[in-house]
Amino acid sequence: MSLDVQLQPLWSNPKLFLTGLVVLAAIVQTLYKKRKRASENRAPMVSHLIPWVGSALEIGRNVDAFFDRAQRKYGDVFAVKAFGRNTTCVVSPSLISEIYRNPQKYDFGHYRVTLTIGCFAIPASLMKSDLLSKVLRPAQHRHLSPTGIGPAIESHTTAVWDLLEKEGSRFAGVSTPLRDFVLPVLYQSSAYAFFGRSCPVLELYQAFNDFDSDFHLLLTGVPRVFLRKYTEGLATMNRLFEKYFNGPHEEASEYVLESERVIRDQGYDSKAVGAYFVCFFFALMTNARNAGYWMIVLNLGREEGVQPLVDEIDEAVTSWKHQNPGQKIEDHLYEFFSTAELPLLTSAIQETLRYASSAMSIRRVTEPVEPGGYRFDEGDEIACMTRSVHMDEEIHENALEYDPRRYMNQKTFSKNGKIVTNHSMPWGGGVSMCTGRHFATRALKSFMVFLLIQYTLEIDSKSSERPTFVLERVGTGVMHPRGDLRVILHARK
Ligand code: HEM
Repeated sequence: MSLDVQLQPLWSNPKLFLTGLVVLAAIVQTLYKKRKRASENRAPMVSHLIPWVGSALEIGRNVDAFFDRAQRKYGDVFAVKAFGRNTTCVVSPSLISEIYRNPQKYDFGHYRVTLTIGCFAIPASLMKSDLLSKVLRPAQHRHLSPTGIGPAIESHTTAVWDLLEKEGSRFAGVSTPLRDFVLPVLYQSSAYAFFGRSCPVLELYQAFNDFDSDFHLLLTGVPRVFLRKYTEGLATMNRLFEKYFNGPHEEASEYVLESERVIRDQGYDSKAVGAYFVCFFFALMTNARNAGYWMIVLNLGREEGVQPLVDEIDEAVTSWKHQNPGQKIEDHLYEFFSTAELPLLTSAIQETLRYASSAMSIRRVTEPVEPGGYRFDEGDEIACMTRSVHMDEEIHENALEYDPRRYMNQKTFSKNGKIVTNHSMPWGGGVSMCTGRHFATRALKSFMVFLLIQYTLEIDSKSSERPTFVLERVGTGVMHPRGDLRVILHARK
């Protein structure tokens, strides 16, 4: 082909012109189809009036009502805009279960690494290494499993009893904000259980609270420069944990000592070990202590108060004393607590977690999928909203009501005539399910048992103050309380 021909305009050659037109039309059609496909079949966005703010204000006003309305209007999959961020939410138990069961298609590993590196100061090389996935995580699962958790629970048990005795006598007889009494006891006993008595719990307390109070803002994408409490809290916790690992700490749990050895063997120093455990410390503390707090508030708020729980525990004590004549419970705390039959308390713990938790499991799609008939492409994010299942009236009758006997009276739950096995998911699920759940349930149990053995507890009738959920933290675990409840404790004879 000569250079002359190439330079002639296309329309001077009708055949070439027609071919060009056909090719162009094909390209335009392909692009159009691609674009149409991209917007077609996507999960619907919940309508909102203010562009960037989206549904944030409505969620803040009443999160449960918002998700209930959205599910009725849009179905089991919908996108929500809040403060410029779009989150695609899945709210049905069957779809959530499908997502949890398919970690290859719905990946969590990527999010775990990004989140941990983004929020804590763990070296990226450690977070991305095989050491984490092949050694440290399996060790965590082993030590926190029902068979591995015994030693940590045993030290927790003793610490709870001692702290309740000490703190309770400080507050006995006077009107006390429940938070001042409950949160430090649950916090300190959990810290001692894993890190031993040389853990600088009191110095860490404020730093942890500061970090914790900003954490949800960090997750919503607020830049660190605006989160002074988070930044300073993290820096203090890192410094204190580095010092702790530089000093004597032989009485730490086997889980902590083994993980420390493994990390150091790879050449990491106390700073890196400390940063690794700041992350664990956060998981250990952020949910369980608030669950203990709500457990008391929600039971005291009922007409019968905590009396049914007291009766059940007293009966267990009487039965134990009958079987162990001349022995004192104080000398056999762990043995008593691990053998006592307490079905009401067990149900009340589960109900507290159903009622007061709002866990959101994030997954990243790795290949095109269509959960609920909607299209998701590689890289899309999905959030499994477990609270919507907890608050589903069809699954949980009178879902908005706290009923401590719910799981005692009802063993199976269903929807549309089908049994729902994942009716309660306070621990999330699948590959990211809370590793600390066995410790947490036992710790809550021993706390309530020993509290109600040692004290009577009543609401201060002179105070009308009542706590509410901090709704801005929705999706981050057990709700934090705003406001408080004043109580009066008396030592039991
Ligand atoms: C009532 C108390 C607790 C609740 C409701 C709770 C809930 C959760 C939830 C919802 C997740 C994320 C699940 C997901 O993304 O699907 C999680 C993760 C985790 N929790 Fe808990 N948790 C509690 C107590 C604890 C305690 C006491 C510990 C430590 C002993 C702990 C250790 C962890 C760890 C290490 C993870 C990360 C798991 C992973 O990355 O795979 N949690 N927890």
